[in-house]
Amino acid sequence: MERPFVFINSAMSADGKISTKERKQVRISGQIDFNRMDKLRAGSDAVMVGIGTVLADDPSLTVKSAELKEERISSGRDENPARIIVDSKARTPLDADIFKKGKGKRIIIVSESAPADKVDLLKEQAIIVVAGEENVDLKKAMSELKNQGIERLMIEGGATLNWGMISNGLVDEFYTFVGNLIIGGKTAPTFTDGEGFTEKDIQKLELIDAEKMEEGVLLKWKVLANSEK
Ligand SMILES: NC(=O)C1=CN([C@@H]2O[C@H](COP(=O)(O)OP(=O)(O)OC[C@H]3O[C@@H](n4cnc5c(N)ncnc54)[C@H](OP(=O)(O)O)[C@@H]3O)[C@@H](O)[C@H]2O)C=CC1
Ligand SMILES: Nc1nc(O)c(N)c(N[C@@H]2O[C@H](COP(=O)(O)O)[C@@H](O)[C@H]2O)n1
Repeated sequence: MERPFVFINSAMSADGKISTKERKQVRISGQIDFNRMDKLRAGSDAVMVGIGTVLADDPSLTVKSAELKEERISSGRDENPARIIVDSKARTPLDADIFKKGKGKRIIIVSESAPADKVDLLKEQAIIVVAGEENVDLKKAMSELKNQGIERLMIEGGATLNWGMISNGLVDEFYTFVGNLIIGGKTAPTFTDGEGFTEKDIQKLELIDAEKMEEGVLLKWKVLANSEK
């Protein structure tokens, strides 16, 4: 199957949580890491999140640096990468910040089970991709994004989407900023939630780089394919 190069970027606490039990956005990293994240966005064709993150954080997913936006425009690209939401039931609010802020393409990936009237309303603001029957079929979705010219895809969470992408073998690399805090809580989201692997299927990684940054550490991982394990 042909798909884009896919990487996840995330910030987690020292105990692996990406948010608190209230599931609201929490500041884990500092400005240096946010600037690094902005560069990753600017260098991507698209940035993708799950509907859970849209409902919890309402991110805009825009490129923040004027210089980086200018660079994109002068190389013939939109100011922002395409912004994509994985949303089986078309629950994306019509007034989400993704629609209100910044220029560029928006793509909502829904399943066949999404209510047609809500899909019609979303069509006024976004390109709709249908992949899967009940829930979004991420493999089909990746192939469709590749067909739409997306070569480099950045995933910005959350926990359930990260699991869906990794467990389906759809991630090449991921970068985690590990911050100097403990969040705790068995219901607080971790970097990958979902069902979890059994021992025989555990996903193996290769450490590409580890760099001390601000009060934490930035880890870069390659996700090993079956043939490399
Ligand atoms: N620190 C960080 O770097 C970040 C932290 N976060 C935090 O993460 C939390 C949100 O994570 P979470 O609640 O897990 O939500 P996600 O953003 O991971 O969205 C999950 C939802 O995506 C939809 N979905 C559709 N198809 C699939 C599929 N095949 N696989 C997986 N998901 C699918 C499902 O909803 P449906 O069935 O309706 O389609 C699912 O519930 C928030 O607390 C947020 O603050 C988020 C991003 C970054
Ligand atoms: N890199 C990083 N560090 C943190 O400390 C964070 N809390 C996050 N969260 C992510 O940033 C998104 C915000 O995007 P916008 O500024 O609205 O464009 C948010 O949704 C999380 O994905 N990231």
